[in-house]
Amino acid sequence: MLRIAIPNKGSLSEPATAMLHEAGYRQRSASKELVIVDEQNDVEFFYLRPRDIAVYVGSGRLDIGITGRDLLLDSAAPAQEVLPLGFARSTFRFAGTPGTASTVHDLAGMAIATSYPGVVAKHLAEHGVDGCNLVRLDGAVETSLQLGVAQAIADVVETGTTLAHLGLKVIGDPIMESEGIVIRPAGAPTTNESVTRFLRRLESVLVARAYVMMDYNIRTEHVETAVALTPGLQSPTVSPLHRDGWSAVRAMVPADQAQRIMDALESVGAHAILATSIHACRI
Ligand SMILES: Nc1ncnc2c1ncn2[C@@H]1O[C@H](COP(=O)(O)OP(=O)(O)OP(=O)(O)O)[C@@H](O)[C@H]1O
Ligand SMILES: O=P(O)(O)OC[C@H]1O[C@H](OP(=O)(O)OP(=O)(O)O)[C@H](O)[C@@H]1O
Ligand SMILES: [Mg+2]
Repeated sequence: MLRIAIPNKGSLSEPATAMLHEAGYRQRSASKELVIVDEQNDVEFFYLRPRDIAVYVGSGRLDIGITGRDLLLDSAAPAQEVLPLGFARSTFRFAGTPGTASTVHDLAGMAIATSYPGVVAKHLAEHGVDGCNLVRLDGAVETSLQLGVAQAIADVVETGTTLAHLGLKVIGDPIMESEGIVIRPAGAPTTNESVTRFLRRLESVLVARAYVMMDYNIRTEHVETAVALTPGLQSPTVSPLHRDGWSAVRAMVPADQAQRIMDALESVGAHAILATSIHACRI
């Protein structure tokens, strides 16, 4: 039975559970359920603290985990990213009160508060910045400046709202970009059949979310111009309409381009243009 770690709290938890549900896996019905078995799919799910997941997977006790890229790096656990999932996207950045510093090099010798000391220490070492004192805090790291325990912070920034509320400014370039990811133990074989099936299901959810199915009718002499706008993944399906001289075209298009493509299709003479969401797929 495949053993999979899922975040039980925080920004990763709800989107990870939603994605697994969409991929056809049973998920827990109450937040107090810490372990559940999905008999039909031969999978056991362990709901763990996001920060602990890389540790369990790195130890080889669990086959697969969903966590954040920043948490994986911070843990330094022997686990590897195998699939990016596109949710819980964030950047990880230095920040401080205006005038504190403008580049990472200006931070040398300062006290820096963070919940991710592993990520920060690695970044400072890579940039040759010495003498920093990393103050490890669990959360609400931004407040540490006002309370005087640090001169700068390194924290997750998504919309920037938290920094703006406190009048803080980012310092230097982003330390890293993060999102939810699937991890496996480092060096785990890539040929495990149940792991491959799990990953295929999640990849299919990503494709189903990223594309819509587009259908339209067009005069046959304009088909070549139209299919150039909707080339599909392999090739569009073109079938004759009952009405002479007309064709029906069907192709997958990126969901975020759908309206732009519909405008372009209309301008080359397409009619009855429909965009339909994809419930599930295997590409
Ligand atoms: N505001 C946010 N937007 C997007 N992703 C975030 C945000 N805050 C944290 N994350 C991501 O969530 C993961 C950390 O999860 P964790 O549960 O430890 O913290 P959290 O989501 O901030 O929850 P909490 O602070 O309530 O415990 C990291 O991958 C981090 O990049
Ligand atoms: O750029 P923003 O959109 O404002 O998001 C970033 C904030 O979100 C997270 O905090 P969270 O609410 O999880 O609280 P925490 O600091 O206790 O983790 C993170 O630690 C930042 O503080
Ligand atoms: Mg948080």
